[in-house]
Amino acid sequence: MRVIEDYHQVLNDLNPKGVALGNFDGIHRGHQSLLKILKKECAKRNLLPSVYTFQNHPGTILKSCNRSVYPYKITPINLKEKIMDKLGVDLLFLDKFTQDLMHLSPSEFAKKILVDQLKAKLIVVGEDFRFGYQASGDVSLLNRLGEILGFHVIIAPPVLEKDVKISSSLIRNSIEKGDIETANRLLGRPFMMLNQVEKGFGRGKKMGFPTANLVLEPYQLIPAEGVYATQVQVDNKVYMGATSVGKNPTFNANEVTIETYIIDSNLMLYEKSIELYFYTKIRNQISYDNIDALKKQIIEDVHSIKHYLQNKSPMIL
Ligand SMILES: Cc1cc2nc3c(=O)[nH]c(=O)nc-3n(C[C@H](O)[C@H](O)[C@H](O)COP(=O)(O)O)c2cc1C
Ligand SMILES: Nc1ncnc2c1ncn2[C@@H]1O[C@H](COP(=O)(O)OP(=O)(O)OP(=O)(O)O)[C@@H](O)[C@H]1O
Repeated sequence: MRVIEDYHQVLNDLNPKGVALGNFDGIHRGHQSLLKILKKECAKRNLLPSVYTFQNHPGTILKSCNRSVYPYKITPINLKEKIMDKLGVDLLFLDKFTQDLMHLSPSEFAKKILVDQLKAKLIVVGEDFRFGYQASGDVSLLNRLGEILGFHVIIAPPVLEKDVKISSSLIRNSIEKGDIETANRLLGRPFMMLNQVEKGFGRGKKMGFPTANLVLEPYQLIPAEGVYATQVQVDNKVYMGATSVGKNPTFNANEVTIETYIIDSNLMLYEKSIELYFYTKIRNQISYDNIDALKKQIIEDVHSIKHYLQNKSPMIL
């Protein structure tokens, strides 16, 4: 898959494209179904299956920049690239959402971005897709613009779960509550993180449970504080993990860290990237009076996580 961040990189690319439009945070079952339609229709028409999305969330440019406008990301860019690639997308255009772009009317967006830059012959979107200045364009306008500008529009039917449309915001809420089972059902795969490992304080090692501490991306979504059963992929191998998300209250730390004890193994992971797949939250964080009590609890955690994961076949990307 080719990833581009600047339209100059496609200016000389005359390949006609089929383009899916949207934010695609999480790449959940709704997004996956839309991308499947994109691939199938592109194959029929001999078009390059492509996705147009933004590298920065539109909320970064809009004035009222609060959490609901600028949500934390289920899939930061590096993870989005990996998943899109696995799903068979050929070209991923990570455009910058700027003041200039924000002020394009729907017809200017269709002409300048979709036709002139991307050479789009097919557009695939969901039925509630909006585009152009102040989200003033909808799918019926997109259809009319397609007739004038020479592209076909396909509306992907909504994917529902118990009569509710699957959406990134529903998944974000579940992860923030620690309800990983619901998030995973809506995602169609385990909620995952792909991050580098950094050095912690070395306390885990002293306790006999060394942990891989993640370097978090800005605005990366973090699950509710607690202890989770996870699987870890490093160098194409899969391990069971006991992951702690929280402020390590026993040690009065004040920053949330995500750290994983990779069960029954002893790996050197500093500066490597690991993939962490979340399955279930087993308990809340507890502030212990002494380290022995915490150690005893972690031994129990490892035991129950092994039991929980024993029949889970790895769902690794
Ligand atoms: C499975 C697991 C469960 C944990 N549970 C708690 C907990 O309940 N309370 C707590 O204060 N720290 C908990 N921790 C975090 C430890 O305090 C942390 O791993 C230790 O401080 C090591 O930090 P370091 O990697 O920065 O050295 C847990 C860690 C693991 C691996
Ligand atoms: N459940 C779904 N079924 C089918 N298509 C969907 C579904 N959810 C989103 N889409 C479509 O996928 C594309 C990307 O979706 P986008 O990420 O912009 O919205 P979303 O998933 O509804 O997220 P949010 O909850 O943040 O609004 C859009 O064209 C959108 O209409």
